[in-house]
Amino acid sequence: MEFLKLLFKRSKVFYFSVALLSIINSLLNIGLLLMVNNTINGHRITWLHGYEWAAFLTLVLLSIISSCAFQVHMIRLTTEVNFDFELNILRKVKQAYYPDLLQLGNERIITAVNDVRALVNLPEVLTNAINAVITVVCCFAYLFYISWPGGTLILGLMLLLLLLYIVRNKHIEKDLNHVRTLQTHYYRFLGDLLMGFKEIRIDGARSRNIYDRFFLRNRSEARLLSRKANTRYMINEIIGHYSWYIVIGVTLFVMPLLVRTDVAFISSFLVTILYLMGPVAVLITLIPTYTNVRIALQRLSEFNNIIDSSLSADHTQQEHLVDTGLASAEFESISFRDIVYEYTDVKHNKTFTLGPVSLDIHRGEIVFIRGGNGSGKSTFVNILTGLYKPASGSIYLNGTLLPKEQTPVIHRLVAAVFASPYLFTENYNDFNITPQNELLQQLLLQLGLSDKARFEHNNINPNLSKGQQKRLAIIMALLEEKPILVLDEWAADQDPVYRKYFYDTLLPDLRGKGKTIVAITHDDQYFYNCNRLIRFDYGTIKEDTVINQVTSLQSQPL
Ligand SMILES: Nc1ncnc2c1ncn2[C@@H]1O[C@H](COP(=O)(O)OP(=O)(O)OP(=O)(O)O)[C@@H](O)[C@H]1O
Repeated sequence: MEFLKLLFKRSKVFYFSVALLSIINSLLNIGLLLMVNNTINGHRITWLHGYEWAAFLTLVLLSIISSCAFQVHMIRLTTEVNFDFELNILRKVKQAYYPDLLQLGNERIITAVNDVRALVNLPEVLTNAINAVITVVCCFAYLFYISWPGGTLILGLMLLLLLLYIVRNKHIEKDLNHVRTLQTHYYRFLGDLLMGFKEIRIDGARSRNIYDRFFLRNRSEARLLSRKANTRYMINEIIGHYSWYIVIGVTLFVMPLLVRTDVAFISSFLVTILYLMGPVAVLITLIPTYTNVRIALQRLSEFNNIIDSSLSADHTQQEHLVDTGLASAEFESISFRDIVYEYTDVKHNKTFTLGPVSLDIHRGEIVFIRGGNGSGKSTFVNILTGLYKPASGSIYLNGTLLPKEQTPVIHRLVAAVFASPYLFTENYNDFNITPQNELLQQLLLQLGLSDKARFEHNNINPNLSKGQQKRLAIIMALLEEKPILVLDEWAADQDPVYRKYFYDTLLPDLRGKGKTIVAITHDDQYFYNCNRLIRFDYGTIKEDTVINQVTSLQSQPL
């Protein structure tokens, strides 16, 4: 029903075209039934003056034309709706609040994208269903026209058989829903297999377990359920098929006892029932497809509800900010006051609280952050980069309070290289990656990647070692030309030469050019290079030490 509403929203002529198709097909069906039965019974339709064949041909032609036109209209409409659904999912995912996205999980997003695909069957389902329903309605109208007790008997019998079918179908729907949940888990395991391939390949137990206990169990359950559901469909179909013999038997043997006995009457009923067989079979075979479409729509609506509640929960990462001056002002300082962020692990009843954290970071400073594992460094970096929104506390930009809805301004100030950075396969930033870009060439040279990183056809897809990948990631972050650079254990994968180059040359150079650097690091032998050293412990700042005073800066861009 939701989808019909959606189709109507997209096409104002949708119901009109349904009505037109229905009228033409009704006329065709009634005309055909009258012609066949009157011919069998030796009556002529007097007002057609012997031109029954021409009337029949005209109705058939009109029906073909209207069905084709409706089908074309439906295909256009559903492809547009599919396009909207697909892009809507991607748009929402792109805007989602990072912690909500983590909770949602990749596999649910992939399932949602796949569910959209199930909607391609909709034009076929709708057109066939409309045609079949019209024929069924016309046939029963005709049966009631001949004899209402006879019509009631046949209708009652068929409704009873249909009820049986619907009850069975409900169970199948439940099984199919479960098959889809299994599919979601299957994608999660598949992700583990592909992303953790190396770890799985070198460990026999893990490799055996992921296959035996997860893939095999999951697929076996899916196989059993699919088999059960398909068998039930098949049995339903067979029951449906043989039900016609019951209906024909009742017409032949019960009807004469209860209603009328004349041959013309019984033959009219029989012809109409035979005429009903095709459309009813169509409706029955459409039920699985319809069920799939309905389940897909239901799951899409569930997915939309989850992601919409995330977007509306005041987390929206707005892209089009009202420029209050903060976004365009030159960066001077960012201050955090009593910032608190809390993770709640409902399943294990555990929480981790960061804060309250108060901290000022000024332009041209190199701030090193250190602390034990799990002390809250990365959580703070997620707040600094605007990925997490604090539960309480305030952020000030250049001394001015940053309103909550303006938090995404931070994205315009901060470029980051996370602990496991992702190198994109396309140049989504539209960076100038040609040899004419002097900054890029200079950075590639300084970081030893001139003859390593290849930029081909706008496609950044180098075959690099982990350390080299991180070097390329910092180059990409610098090409963003944002005033603050955040680095999460960047040097951890570098050899001693590049580590030294990073701390002793690159960071001071960047500072000299006005960059502000916030780096999580455990390399205490290079701590002398920072301006401030901050130590996190149990989610709070335990130490904030000035190591070097900030000297005057050149204000040239990087
Ligand atoms: N998504 C999450 N959900 C729940 N708890 C989390 C989540 N991410 C981190 N935590 C918890 O928050 C605490 C701080 O994690 P965080 O990643 O900030 O530590 P860290 O100081 O960066 O540690 P490391 O040096 O190991 O990277 C940890 O106890 C961690 O278990």
